[in-house]
Amino acid sequence: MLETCVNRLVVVGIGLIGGSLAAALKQVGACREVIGVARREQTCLDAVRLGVVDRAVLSIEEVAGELTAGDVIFIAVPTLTVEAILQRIKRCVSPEVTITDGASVKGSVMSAVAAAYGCLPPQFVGGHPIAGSEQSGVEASNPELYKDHRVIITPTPETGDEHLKRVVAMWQVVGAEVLSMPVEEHDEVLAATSHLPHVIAYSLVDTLAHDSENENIFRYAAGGFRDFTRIASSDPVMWHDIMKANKDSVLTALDLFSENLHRLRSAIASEDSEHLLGVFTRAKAARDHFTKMLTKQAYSSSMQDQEITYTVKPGGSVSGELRVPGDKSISHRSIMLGSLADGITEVEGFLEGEDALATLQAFRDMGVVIEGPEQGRVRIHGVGLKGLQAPPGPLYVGNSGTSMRLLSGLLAGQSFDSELTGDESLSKRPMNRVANPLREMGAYIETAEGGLPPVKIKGGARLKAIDYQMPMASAQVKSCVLLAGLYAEGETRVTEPAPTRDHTERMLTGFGYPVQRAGATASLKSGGSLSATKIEVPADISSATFFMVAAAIAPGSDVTLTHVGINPTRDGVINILRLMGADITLSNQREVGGEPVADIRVKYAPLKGIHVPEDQVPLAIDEFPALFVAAACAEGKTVLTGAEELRVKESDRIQVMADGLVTLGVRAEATPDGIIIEGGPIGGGEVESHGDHRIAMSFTVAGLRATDDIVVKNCANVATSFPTFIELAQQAGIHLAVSEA
Ligand SMILES: O=C(O)C1=C[C@@H](OP(=O)(O)O)[C@@H](O)[C@H](O)C1
Ligand SMILES: C=C(OP(=O)(O)O)C(=O)O
Repeated sequence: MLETCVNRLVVVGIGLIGGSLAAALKQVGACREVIGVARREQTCLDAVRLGVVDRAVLSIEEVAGELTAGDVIFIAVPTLTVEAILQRIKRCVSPEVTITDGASVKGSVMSAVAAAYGCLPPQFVGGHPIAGSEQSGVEASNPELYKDHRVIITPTPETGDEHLKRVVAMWQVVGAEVLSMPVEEHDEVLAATSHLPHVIAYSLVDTLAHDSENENIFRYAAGGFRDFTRIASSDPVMWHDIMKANKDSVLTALDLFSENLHRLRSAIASEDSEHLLGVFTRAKAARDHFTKMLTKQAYSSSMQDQEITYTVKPGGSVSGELRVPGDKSISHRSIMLGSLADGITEVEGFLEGEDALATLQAFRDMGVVIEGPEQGRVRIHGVGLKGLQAPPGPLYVGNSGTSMRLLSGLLAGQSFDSELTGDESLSKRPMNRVANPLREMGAYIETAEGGLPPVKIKGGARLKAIDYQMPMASAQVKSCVLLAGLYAEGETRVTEPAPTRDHTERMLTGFGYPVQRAGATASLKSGGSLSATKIEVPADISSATFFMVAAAIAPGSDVTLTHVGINPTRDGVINILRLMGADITLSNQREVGGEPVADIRVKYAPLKGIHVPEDQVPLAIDEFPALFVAAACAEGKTVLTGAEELRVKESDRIQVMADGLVTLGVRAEATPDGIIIEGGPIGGGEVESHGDHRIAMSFTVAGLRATDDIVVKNCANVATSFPTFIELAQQAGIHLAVSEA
């Protein structure tokens, strides 16, 4: 028997809500006695017969005298009856007894309490279990009803602490998650999420039922009608009461909905495909997001709640032909430039990872109609350089530095205000590197202290072109300034200290927007326009890297990665691995949509340590965590310098990799701008990825040469860049198991 959190429970109203709480508390043995109060004799008899309560009476007065501190009265009657019940409770129940309720509207209940008591007594705790169903009556009582459901409580400053604690404990013991909310907020949220859908469902069924052909309609109404109108079978009295009790909030929600429905009607009448597709694609994306959240699948903000651990059994080799997902950098840019273009841009091979999806969602939030993604296919209905609309709230870009930095440039040139926010990791990454040049261009841009996100941008600035010498080799900064340059008066020039990925320049050219290149300087003038195009996104060399390194370190391996982008500003990993002695051949080299691609075959060959040439660093910037694993498997010492940028990625990739390698028994020493790794045996152990996708995948690959299990913690973010990593790794031959908490 569980510890008793409620001495005696009195349920006033033994329907679905009251009966289920009574049955649940009885089932877990968390209370000494459960007493039911019902108006009808038959309900009392049924409740006892069904074992929902221990005994049942016809009025609260019959048991009031027995109740003392520790006892709880749960009022579970239709909302508008609550006041009458409270008047009676006030007359006969001691102030020590805890009183709570389950009504769906809290404002009217609090008014009823105040009317009955002349004040808000400490013993009353407003509550609302979000676990209704279309079923009603004592027979529908279900002891499991509240398991994994939410209960909102709405305490006020007057609420007594011990009463509050008792009510929270009571809900928790039956498996519910308890949230606290102010009364007004509760009523607004519920009006939109519960009360409005009920109005619509009742109205739809009533409308169709009045139709002269109703019989046929109901006979042929299959899944859609049934799913949509399930809640129209709910208790009419209860819902009548809710509509009256929450009138103002329901009307606000209903007005907004009516307005949108009216616009949709006009769009159907005028065959306005743009509007129809806009509403439908946005709604589908929102609903899919919501479904994923409910089933706890990764998707942007919900992702961080997941605790995913990889366990890699030692040994094995990799072989076969693999196609890794689309390039992340190119996928981001395809959405951005496709949105700014005139006409419809079709994308194939789009990376359906969290980062690129965050960019996609940001543009939907700014009014762009985007169909898909479906198996890598996306259709973007471009709005032109001046067609973006103010988003309804902050643009949340999750873990993605590329989204935040490139969008900053683009948003600086818009007429509306905007704000960019990100997850915990992104919120620690430097944004002054983009804010500073944008300010020089005349942008109004604010960051949090220390140049960290969120980034707030004021619309309507008149940007002027600058000639910017980048202090660091960063494609994100270069792209940000160039995108702002699309809106700046004059010619914007950016000079980089070393070559960085040039996808922005290539893709702008592909959209027919002239970009000049002279030595280390890229430049463009405003005043042009982008014309929609077709984009085929090659496989991401940064994702292919994990399998290239895997094959390079595991004896017996022979793997071919197909259709990989080998843009010369991204091919550092091939050059570095070759310098270390890796056996890499490229075949089938061709150009796809302005980007060079090839099939990359890697066969095992012993590696040796090298001093990584500094000119290769920006060309392999995201590949270093995996290259460090290659270095650990090489003979001799590998030294990396000039790579301080690695410290400001999703984690401090120098420190985090050094720590993990040391845990696995490898001699690795972090230096301010790089690392020194002495090749040698790799043991087993538990390493922390710090939520950094590339760290998680790198230590997974290390398992191929380990002598014991490697456990990698915190791997949910692998979905940001490589959503199919687990299956591909297993298919290739890595002994990877995944557990979720
Ligand atoms: O422009 C891009 O798409 C990227 C540029 C690089 O960042 P930096 O510009 O910070 O080096 C890289 O690390 C990131 O994964 C993607
Ligand atoms: C650094 C990376 O991405 P971003 O900066 O977009 O978060 C990465 O993918 O390794």
